Formats: sequence, structure tokens, C-alpha cells
Amino acid sequence: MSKQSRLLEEERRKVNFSVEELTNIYDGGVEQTEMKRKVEAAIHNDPECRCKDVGMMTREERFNDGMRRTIHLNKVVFPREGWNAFSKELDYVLRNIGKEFCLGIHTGVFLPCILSFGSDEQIAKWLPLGAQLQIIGTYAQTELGHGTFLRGLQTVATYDKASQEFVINCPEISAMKWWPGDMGKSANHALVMAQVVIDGKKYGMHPFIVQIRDLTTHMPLPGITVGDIGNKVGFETTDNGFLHFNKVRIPRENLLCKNSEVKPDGTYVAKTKDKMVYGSMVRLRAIFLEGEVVSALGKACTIAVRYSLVRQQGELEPGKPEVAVMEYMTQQKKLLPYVAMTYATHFACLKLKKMYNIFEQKVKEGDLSGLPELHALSAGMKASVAEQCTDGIEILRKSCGGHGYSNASGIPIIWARAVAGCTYEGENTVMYLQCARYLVKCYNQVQTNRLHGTVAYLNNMNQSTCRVNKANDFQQPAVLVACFQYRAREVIKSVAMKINHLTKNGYPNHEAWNKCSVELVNVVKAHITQYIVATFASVIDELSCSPPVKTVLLQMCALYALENITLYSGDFLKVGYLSPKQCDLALEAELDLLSCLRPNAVGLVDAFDYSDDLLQSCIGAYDGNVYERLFEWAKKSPLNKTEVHEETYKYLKPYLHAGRDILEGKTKSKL
Ligand SMILES: CCCCCCCC/C=C\CCCCCCCCCCC/C=C/C(=O)SCCNC(=O)CCNC(=O)[C@H](O)C(C)(C)COP(=O)(O)OP(=O)(O)OC[C@H]1O[C@@H](n2cnc3c(N)ncnc32)[C@H](O)[C@@H]1OP(=O)(O)O
Ligand SMILES: Cc1cc2nc3c(=O)[nH]c(=O)nc-3n(C[C@H](O)[C@H](O)[C@H](O)COP(=O)(O)OP(=O)(O)OC[C@H]3O[C@@H](n4cnc5c(N)ncnc54)[C@H](O)[C@@H]3O)c2cc1C
Repeated sequence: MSKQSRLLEEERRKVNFSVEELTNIYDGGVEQTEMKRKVEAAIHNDPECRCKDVGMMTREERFNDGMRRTIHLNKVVFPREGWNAFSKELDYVLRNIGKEFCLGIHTGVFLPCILSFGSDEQIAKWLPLGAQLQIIGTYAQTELGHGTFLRGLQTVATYDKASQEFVINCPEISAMKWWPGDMGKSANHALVMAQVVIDGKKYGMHPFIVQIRDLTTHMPLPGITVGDIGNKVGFETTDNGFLHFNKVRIPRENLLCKNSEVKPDGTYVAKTKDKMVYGSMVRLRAIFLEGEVVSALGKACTIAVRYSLVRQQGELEPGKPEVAVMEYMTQQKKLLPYVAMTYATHFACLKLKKMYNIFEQKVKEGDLSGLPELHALSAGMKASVAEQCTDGIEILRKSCGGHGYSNASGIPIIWARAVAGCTYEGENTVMYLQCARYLVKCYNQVQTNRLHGTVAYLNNMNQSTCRVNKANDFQQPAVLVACFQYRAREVIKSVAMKINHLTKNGYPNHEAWNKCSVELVNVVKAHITQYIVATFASVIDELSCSPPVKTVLLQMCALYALENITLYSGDFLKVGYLSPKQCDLALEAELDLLSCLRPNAVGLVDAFDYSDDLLQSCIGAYDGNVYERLFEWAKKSPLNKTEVHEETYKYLKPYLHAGRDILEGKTKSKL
């Protein structure tokens, strides 16, 4: 056993709570952990499914291998295990195949869109085909010229009464669809968002099913130009694509018509709120965060914490043996708040998912009243959690020093995929501002109406100050929740008053809004952090678990909150809730917590339960055997295939020979 493995074993002996119990809580119950492990075993024990070491693969190799694994999963594993695209196991399938799969947009977006936009008849036609990969679809909304401002989309679907067809057309290059996943090379159908035009009148963006490739040859159909958009920061196994329509005709029936319909004679019939056409985005914002972003942070934490416990460098006490870098307070401050963030954002995301599921149920009963709150919360959470987690992953990467910069650590690859979450499903700033719009409206209503749900805390607008007078008081969840609620409502109040002041002084609404938008983004950060802290505190409060697990979760909650108090102390001071002395106490409480949590560090990340296969990290594997893994990995570099690289002979040979001749005294150096 290596010295590093021994160190990690010793660390595990220090952990004072049951890691398995914490894993069960994190997963949402013992049964969930069991299901997760069953799926994990089915995938792990199948050599065709196992993750390959992707750190040295090209994009094409990763794409090809991703497609091979996806098809193996669909053809062999799903039937063998009795799973399908809608099974309750799908989340765990996703978790356990790592991120190296294809057809994610087909499965995760195209198929659910058919369900939410299609009539019963359309669902019966398209869904079985899609679920069995007999058609492969993409979600084609974003264009070269517009992604955010959907009312500005330029692809048009003009209704032709005579033939009862829609003519899909891109009037200029900027109207070309750009970015949709699985579209570049895989899809033969697309769910296309296009502006409906009937008799010259525009009816806004609507979803259509359009066949884009021939089902025999896979060649683009007439009028279609389609391909891959090229290499990106991450998402190597996804063929994000471009798609241009030149007057492509599709039958009237291909308008997915659950929400609105065009009759044969061209009569337009709206059946529900027009914003339901944005429903697929709300769904994805509400459900993808945990699996795509929080889990990425959890993996990066696992790697960085394990590595920091075995990486020994420098003396803490002069003349004494070198210590693990985790012993440095600065290192604890770099790592442990992100472990806490993983727990905090994980529980908040689970709650958001539940809220979405309840909403979906209510929609079936015709009740859409929850949409504004859900839209605001999912937009705010998507922006804030994606930003916090991906910033965190970068800090964790740097905390691993030189090895963090190598793909061998796994962290660069984890970050490259997760950071896309700040852009897709609504660019983050734009999403912050959508949530801000709702919060300002709520603030303006609170003068006359009582608020409910996630904004109920705005009902109490009384002035007060925090009572804390010693660092230890900051460990209490109720104290922390009160801090965040106070800060959030005061910053909302302040910016809402500024907007009202500007409009009273003659600024049009849109100008007042733009002038305040920097503060509005901060308002949403305050509101969402409040939501995360309050959710975490209430989850812990409702838990029945062993005292050591409860203690460590309370410490995680306090650490997440205190890190945010120290980061945003300006806000807490400005709104007058904390004094400078109390800000010092908050920092003291945070530093005390770091020391308290230090012996439990490895247990806290082991509880996330990421297998070595999923981490793909030489420095973060369970056994801590860092150096041997790094050396084995480096040997596999494509540049090491031959002892002397071909390019050396091609370009460097004359210089080498000149050097040899000089050193052997055959010629003289000319300088
Ligand atoms: C079968 C085989 C199996 C094989 C196995 C395979 C294995 C794979 C398995 C599973 C796969 C699952 C994997 C999933 C992996 C996922 C990875 C992630 C992939 C990422 C994919 C990305 C996709 C995309 O990005 S799609 C494009 C997203 N685009 C956007 O989000 C655009 C953003 N823009 C907007 O949303 C809007 O335009 C806007 C909100 C910015 C502005 O809209 P506008 O109409 O102008 O509205 P506005 O004037 O501002 O407001 C008017 C009122 O409307 C309200 N409102 C706005 N939006 C909404 C909404 N969505 N809902 C409700 N209400 C809304 C707004 O608040 C205003 O209200 P008010 O009352 O008037 O104030
Ligand atoms: C990995 C990945 C996968 C994707 N998959 C898909 C897919 O499957 N299907 C699909 O249709 N699309 C997909 N997209 C596209 C994605 O949804 C858009 O890129 C995203 O919505 C952002 O839009 P944009 O590119 O137009 O950004 P822009 O809006 O051009 O953003 C540029 C800048 O302008 C700012 N800005 C824009 N509008 C405002 C405003 N109103 N107020 C303040 N600031 C503003 C933004 O904050 C940003 O700083 C994907 C993108 C990525 C990166």
C-alpha cells in the first residue's frame, strides 16, 4: 500500500459519523441509495458501458465512443434491466454512465417536449417512435442571431391554406438554427420553434416537428442544410448543430397543438396561456441543475479534498515533518465551504424539482396559477446555482496546484461541461433579471396583499438588527436564516424604491429597469441564497437521524451561510442588520467551523458516493494512490506512443546533430 493510501485510510478512521447514513440522506432515503447502487452495478459490471479514460481522447473519439455506449445502453442494458427513457431509474442511469453519452437532447428534451406540447394523437404518433430511437430528435430553438430574446426568433412557419401546409423558412443567415444538441450529425427530426404567420399576421413562437434527414440514407432532405458547429469548451459527445431551412413544407398536423392550433381554414385557436410555449425551458431549469451542475461540484470536491489529504508539502511547524496541504487554514477555506455548498444546493435543487412535479400535476388539472412563482424560482436558481457551483469548481481546481491543471485530475473536464450551465437554458444574467422582475412585483404588492410560498418572508418588513454577540451564536440555523431573509428583503426594497423613484422622476419603466439592473442581479443572488439556506435548515430540522449526522449537517448549513455572510458582508452592513463587530464574529465562527470539520472532511465527500469510474481522476480516487496513477496516466499520452516522436526527426534533427557535432568537437559554436 502506498504512503498516500495509508494517509487516506487514517483520515477515514477519524470520521465521527456514519458515512452510509449520510449517503442515504443525500440520496433521499435508503431505497434510493439501493436503487442507485443497483443501477451502478448493472452499468459498472458491463465492460461495454464503463467510462473510458477520456482525458487524452480527441473530440471525435469521445463522440464515437459516446454513441457506442449510448446504443449499447439502449439495445442491451435497457431491455436486460427492464428500463426505458421514462423509468424511475433514468436519473441513476445518467449519474452512472458519467457524461460520456450521446442523444441526451433527444432523450432529455425532445421526448418530454412531445409530451408537453403534443395532443394525445400526436403523442401516440411520435413518442413511441422516439422512445425506441426509430426517430431521433433535437430541440431547435436558438438561432445564429437570437438565443435569449425569443420574440426576435426569425425562422418563420407561414401557413399555406391551399395545401394545408406550413412553409418553414429562414429569411436570412441569422435565422439559421444554431446550437441544438444531437442535431449536427445524429437527428433525423427536429422540434423546431418558429414564428407562425397566417395571412400576414404573426402569432409568435410555436413548436413544429420537422423531418430533416432521410430515414434510409440519413442525407439532409431537400431545402435543409445541416451539420455540426465544431469544437466547444466541453460537451464533446454532443453534436450541437446548425440547421437552415429553405422553404421546407410540412403538413399542418406537425404543429404540436396541445397549447394552440391552426385550423385547416387558417383560424388560429389559443388553448392556454401563451407562456406555456416556454414550458420546456422551465422544466429543464428546474430539473437539470442537480445532475449537471451540483453533481459536478460534488465530484470536484471529492477529488480536491482527497488529494489535499494526501498531498504533503511544506512544514507547518519549522523543522517538523511535512504536512498534508489540508492542514493549512487557507486550504480548508478553499475546500470546505464548497463541500457545504454541494450539500446546500443539492437539497435546494431537490425541493425545486418537487415543486416542478407538483406544478406539472396541477397543469394536468388545468391549474396554471403556480407558473409565475415557478418560473421566477427556477430562473433564479438556475443562474445562481450554476454560477456558484462552477466558480467553486474553478477554485477547487486551483486548490490542487499543478495537478489540478492536468486532465489527469478530472477537474478541467468536469468544469468544462458544468460551466455551460451558465449559458444554456437561458443566459445567467437574463435569468437573474427574470427572477428580479417577479421579486420587484411581489415587493410592490406586499403593501396591499399578503404574499405566500417562496416570497412569504417579504411580508415582514419590520426594521431590526441581529442579536448575536458571540461567534458561537452564528451556528444556529434560525439566526442564519433571519440574517439572509433580512438582507434579501432590504436589498429588494432598496432597488424597488430606486425604480419607483426613477419612474416618478420621468424615466420610462424600461430605462429605470436598465439603470437598476446591476443591483437587481444582486437582489436575486440574495433571494436565492436565502432560499438555499432556509431550505437546508428546514430539511435538517425535519430529519430523524443519528446525532453525529445531524451535527455535521448543521455544520454544513452554517458553513454555507457563514461563507456567504463573509463574501457579502457589505450587504449585511449596508442594510444595517449586522454590525462590523458581528461581521468579525461571523468570520470567527466560520474559521472555527473549518477546524471542527477538518477531521470529517473525507467522510463528507465519501458520502457523495462517486465511484472512481465516475470521477475519472488520478488524484481523487478512493484509495488515494495519487502518484502511481499519475505516472501510469502520463505513460498513456499519445505523444509517448513512440520513444522518439516523428516530429522530432522532421523538425529538430538538424539542430540536434549540430549540437552533437559541437559537443564532440567536430565543429565550433558560431555565437
Ligand atoms: C431512448 C434511448 C436512451 C438512450 C440513453 C441515453 C442516455 C441519455 C439519457 C437521458 C438524457 C437526459 C440528459 C439531459 C442532459 C441535459 C444536459 C443539458 C443540455 C442543455 C440543453 C440546452 C438546451 C437549451 O439551451 S434550449 C434553449 C434555451 N433558451 C432559453 O432559455 C431562452 C431564454 N429566453 C427566454 O426564456 C425568454 O425569451 C425571456 C424570458 C428571456 C424573455 O421572454 P419574453 O417573451 O420577451 O418575456 P418578457 O417580456 O421578459 O416577460 C413577459 C412575461 O412573461 C413571463 N415569462 C417569461 N418567461 C416565462 C416562462 N418561461 N414561464 C412563465 N412566464 C414567463 C415574464 O416573467 C413576464 O411576466 P410578467 O407577469 O409580464 O412580468
Ligand atoms: C452547451 C450548449 C448547449 C445548447 N443546447 C441548445 C439546444 O439544445 N437547443 C437550443 O435551442 N439552444 C441550445 N443552446 C443555446 C443556448 O440556449 C443559448 O446560447 C442561450 O440561451 C444564450 O443565448 P445567446 O447565445 O443568444 O446569448 P446572448 O443573449 O447573445 O448573450 C450575450 C450577452 O448579452 C447579455 N444579454 C442578452 N440579453 C440581455 C438582456 N435582456 N438583459 C441583459 N443582458 C442581456 C447576456 O447576459 C450575455 O452577457 C445551447 C448552448 C450551449 C452553450
